[in-house]
Amino acid sequence: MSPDDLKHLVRSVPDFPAPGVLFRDITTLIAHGDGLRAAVGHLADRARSRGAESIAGMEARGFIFGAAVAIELGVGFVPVRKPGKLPVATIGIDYDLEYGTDRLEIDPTAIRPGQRIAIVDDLIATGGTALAAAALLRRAGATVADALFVIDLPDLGGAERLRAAGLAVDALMAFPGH
Ligand SMILES: O=P(O)(O)OC[C@H]1O[C@H](OP(=O)(O)OP(=O)(O)O)[C@H](O)[C@@H]1O
Ligand SMILES: Nc1ncnc2[nH]cnc12
Repeated sequence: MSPDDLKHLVRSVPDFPAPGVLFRDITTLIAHGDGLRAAVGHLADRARSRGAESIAGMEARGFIFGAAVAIELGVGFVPVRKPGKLPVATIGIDYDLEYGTDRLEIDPTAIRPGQRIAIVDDLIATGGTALAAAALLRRAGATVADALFVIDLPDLGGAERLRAAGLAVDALMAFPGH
């Protein structure tokens, strides 16, 4: 399936999780076997061409695509977790969301110094999550040059913010006007 076909598998839900937010829901895409496989395949092609040596994915929706891409490439996966989930000493960072604030944590020992890690997530909106993840991974010694998404909401400016932070950004589809 082409990225254009995949776009039809994304469900749009108004006023979730807060009034005024148009939620782009991947539940319908990942329930579709061919759709899920195609989305992972397109992301993996792009990660491979960027020379990714490891994949980092953000809890929770980033785990679905990130881990699948890592398996496809035969590389490891770094879980970027919500707070209090990892059983070891972590490094963490607070960040703003389209609809609130949150915190991310990683186990810095999951990363080799200089390792080229690509970030994979389902969606980029303001870019706060991906910027926070990139900052954390870089603090742990990774080289973070690439961020790959299924969905870009360009009007929220996240991809531009990431590019300004030195990341190459790619997404399978965009919803202008979000
Ligand atoms: O570009 P941003 O404005 O930072 O928004 C994008 C992030 O928001 C969503 O995750 P959310 O924090 O809702 O968590 P979830 O995956 O657990 O649903 C989405 O999966 C991205 O990680
Ligand atoms: N509009 C949106 N739809 C789905 N996930 C999101 N994460 C942040 N903004 C979102």
